[in-house]
Amino acid sequence: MSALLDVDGVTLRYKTSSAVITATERVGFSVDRSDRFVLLGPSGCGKSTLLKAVGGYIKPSEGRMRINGREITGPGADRMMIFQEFDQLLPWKTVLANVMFPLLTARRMPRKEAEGRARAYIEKVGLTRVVDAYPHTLSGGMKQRVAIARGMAMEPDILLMDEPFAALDALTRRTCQDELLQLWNETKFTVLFVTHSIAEAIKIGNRILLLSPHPGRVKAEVIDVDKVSAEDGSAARLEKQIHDLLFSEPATAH
Ligand SMILES: Nc1ncnc2c1ncn2[C@@H]1O[C@H](COP(=O)(O)OP(=O)(O)OP(=O)(O)O)[C@@H](O)[C@H]1O
Repeated sequence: MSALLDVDGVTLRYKTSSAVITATERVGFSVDRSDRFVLLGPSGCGKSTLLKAVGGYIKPSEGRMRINGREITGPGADRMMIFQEFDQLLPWKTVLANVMFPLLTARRMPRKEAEGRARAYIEKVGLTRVVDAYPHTLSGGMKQRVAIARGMAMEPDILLMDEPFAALDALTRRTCQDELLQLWNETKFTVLFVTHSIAEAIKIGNRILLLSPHPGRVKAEVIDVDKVSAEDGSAARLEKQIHDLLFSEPATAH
């Protein structure tokens, strides 16, 4: 079976008026259906840039990216992005209208069907009681849940999550991570998740790609993360191993 997402030898550059900045260099990985695939690396290693490229917003200078065997040439409803910022919702629309919006515009779904689907996903993230509220009345964690419901309601092939919980307090962050895993258990969606937290990568991912500091290159891939557990201390051991891999030379495969 071929991979859902295939990233092959991808170099991403930004051209500013004074310089060319290489964000990632010849990065390759592939994501299978139902993977919780994490891109992990220090600040500035190009994780967000990679995610935006998969989203179709940045074109590679070299290499290629394919989803379902098709070359990625621009954004599409098969890939939905969820960002860190709390202001990604439309402030003049209610929770329900925010979740319905891309269903009506990108999917061109009839209003009644869009509303039914939006309500179902709002319920999945536990926000039915605020369905008619406006974003400014919600907490940061609730806004992120709405953004997740909106992304999931589109039923994309892959959810692209860029540090979605990084701006939350520690307790809310943990709750949101648990809820995301709970949702995954229910629907087995595919997610490409960016973080610079090793603990979060281990908690969320079943596979983790380690990227070197700027410019980002693949250091190693950690597989079978699901087998580690907090109880027997294997999660703590893996955390230490990943830390050593990320911050030591030379790169070794795990
Ligand atoms: N719009 C831009 N123009 C020029 N350079 C950029 C732009 N966006 C990012 N960069 C540079 O590209 C490199 C990778 O940035 P990117 O945001 O992808 O890293 P990151 O790993 O996601 O970092 P963080 O965890 O801090 O968000 C950095 O050196 C950054 O300064």
